[in-house]
Amino acid sequence: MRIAIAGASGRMGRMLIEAVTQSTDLKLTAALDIAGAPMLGQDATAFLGKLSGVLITDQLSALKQADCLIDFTRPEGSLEHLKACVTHGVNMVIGTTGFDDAGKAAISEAAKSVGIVFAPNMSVGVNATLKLLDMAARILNSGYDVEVFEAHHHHKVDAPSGTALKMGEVVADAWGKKLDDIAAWTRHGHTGARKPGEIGFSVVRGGDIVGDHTVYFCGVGERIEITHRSSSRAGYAEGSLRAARYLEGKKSGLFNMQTVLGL
Ligand SMILES: NC(=O)C1=CN([C@@H]2O[C@H](COP(=O)(O)OP(=O)(O)OC[C@H]3O[C@@H](n4cnc5c(N)ncnc54)[C@H](OP(=O)(O)O)[C@@H]3O)[C@@H](O)[C@H]2O)C=CC1
Ligand SMILES: O=C(O)C1=N[C@H](C(=O)O)C[C@H](O)C1
Repeated sequence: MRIAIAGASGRMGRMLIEAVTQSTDLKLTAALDIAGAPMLGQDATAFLGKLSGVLITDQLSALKQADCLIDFTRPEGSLEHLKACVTHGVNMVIGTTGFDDAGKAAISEAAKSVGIVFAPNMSVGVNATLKLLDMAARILNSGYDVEVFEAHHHHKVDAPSGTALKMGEVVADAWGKKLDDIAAWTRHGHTGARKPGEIGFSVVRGGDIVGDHTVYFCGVGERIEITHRSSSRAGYAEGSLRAARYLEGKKSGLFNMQTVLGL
């Protein structure tokens, strides 16, 4: 399968290029980056000490060379790439986080014309954790205060992380609620006592933390903590390649990683 990578010089872009290069069934055929990016015109695998013949470009027409685009950029970039994928009939794996409702609606609409896997976290471990959370939330559905904690590197621009939001949604769904109705996004000053049934969020940004997530179920006299920690971005890249393979031959449809992994 012919693969294009967007955000080719980003943290995930490079990890994905390395993973595609190491695979035997996928071929890197296009590498995109934003206009003005310093790496434009460079060979996409030069950072690995070898040449692929694929030059990093800001020309979205390069997508004609691909069957699937894997995109870890920013919402505005992913939405521009989405339009180009629809134009050229290219499937898409979207790992970017931080979309607003209009962005999510645009992805759903595009999935009528191309196949899309859209997930805030591509790692097998995180997706298994989401299943565990669903089970825990159904059992601990009263008398437990739920708090979602996440920590990431100092470059991260969106908060809470897409994964933390998904974790909150899984718990809210299990309780038959909408996350927006019960989330406590920030606390500062004289907040008053915690409201029963709310889901609190807290965020750390620092150094090179790849990605930690913990959901606390705090009862009286006990608490349960469900934690996932990433120590490398390799799991996100491997999951993305599984998603791209899942889309092979699909003409349309919106899928998540739970579906890709058969969870
Ligand atoms: N779903 C998952 O499993 C994971 C999701 N993510 C998400 O992926 C995204 C990228 O993360 P990360 O790789 O760390 O970020 P980086 O900032 O390292 O990389 C982003 C890349 O996208 C480029 N870019 C930025 N804006 C645009 C735009 N408007 N159009 C096209 N390209 C653009 C950047 O170029 P330049 O640097 O020149 O601005 C850079 O090459 C984030 O939203 C993050 O939350 C991250 C890890 C796992
Ligand atoms: O920006 C990151 O780095 C990550 N972003 C994703 C998110 O927002 O959940 C996934 C992972 O936690 C790393």
